[in-house]
Amino acid sequence: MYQADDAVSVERVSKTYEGDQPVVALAEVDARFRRGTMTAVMGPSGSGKSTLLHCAAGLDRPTSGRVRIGATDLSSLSEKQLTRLRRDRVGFVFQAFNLVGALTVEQNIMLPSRLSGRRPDRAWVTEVVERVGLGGRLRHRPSELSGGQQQRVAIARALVTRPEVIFCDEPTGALDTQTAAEVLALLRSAVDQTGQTVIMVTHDPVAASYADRVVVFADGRIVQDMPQPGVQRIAEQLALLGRRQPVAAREG
Ligand SMILES: Nc1ncnc2c1ncn2[C@@H]1O[C@H](COP(=O)(O)OP(=O)(O)OP(=O)(O)O)[C@@H](O)[C@H]1O
Repeated sequence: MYQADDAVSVERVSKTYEGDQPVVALAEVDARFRRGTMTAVMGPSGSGKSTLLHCAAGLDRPTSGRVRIGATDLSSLSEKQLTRLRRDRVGFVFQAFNLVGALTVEQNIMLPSRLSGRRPDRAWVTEVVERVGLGGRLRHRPSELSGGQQQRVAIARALVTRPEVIFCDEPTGALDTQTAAEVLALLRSAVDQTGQTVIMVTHDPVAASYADRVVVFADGRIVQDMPQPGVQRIAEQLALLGRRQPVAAREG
């Protein structure tokens, strides 16, 4: 059941990729993500993390079950309404940055506002640009920036429309340790200072330790749900999962 402090909720969500050999990527997953919290989603390769992120963000539709962003049931929306919801209420940060190469840093940051036809709040834009430390680079193009700077542009772009939820898929995957720490601190500040909700897929226990909660997937299900477990416990849980042999391998 939906509760008022849920930023995102998924109820009995399943996703099967059809084909010659159908793949059950998510099997009746239930999860709630409270407003103003940061959750790390972890688990072995192929366990369903990205599929969950895509379904929860309205980038893909589940085969069955219900996804809500706030009180909005995504299954009740047309494609057009879903596009608008993604633009207005959700932000995205991906490993590959996904910036538009032909646009300047400033134009990239302002793109979501331009697309939604809303006049950006100048004071807020200035604050976001300051927070990500890119004030001196607004006229540069993404190719003229380091990886960490490009990811900071992507985060500024995700913050500028003040989305309720920011979905991140391996946001630090392409970054060195120091730059990753800066990017994670920025995401953390979106939660602590602006009350936004962050849901982040990551393989990195250190990145996950910035979260308020870590959920671990295996075989399309949540197998662990840990409040602030710390790097050590996260690493231990992942190692335990890693040692589990796939069924086929055990039989063979
Ligand atoms: N478009 C697709 N068509 C068919 N199968 C898919 C498709 N996308 C994902 N899958 C399968 O669904 C399962 C879950 O994939 P998903 O990408 O969600 O896993 P993941 O946990 O994010 O993995 P990784 O950590 O490697 O990114 C995998 O078995 C994958 O092969």
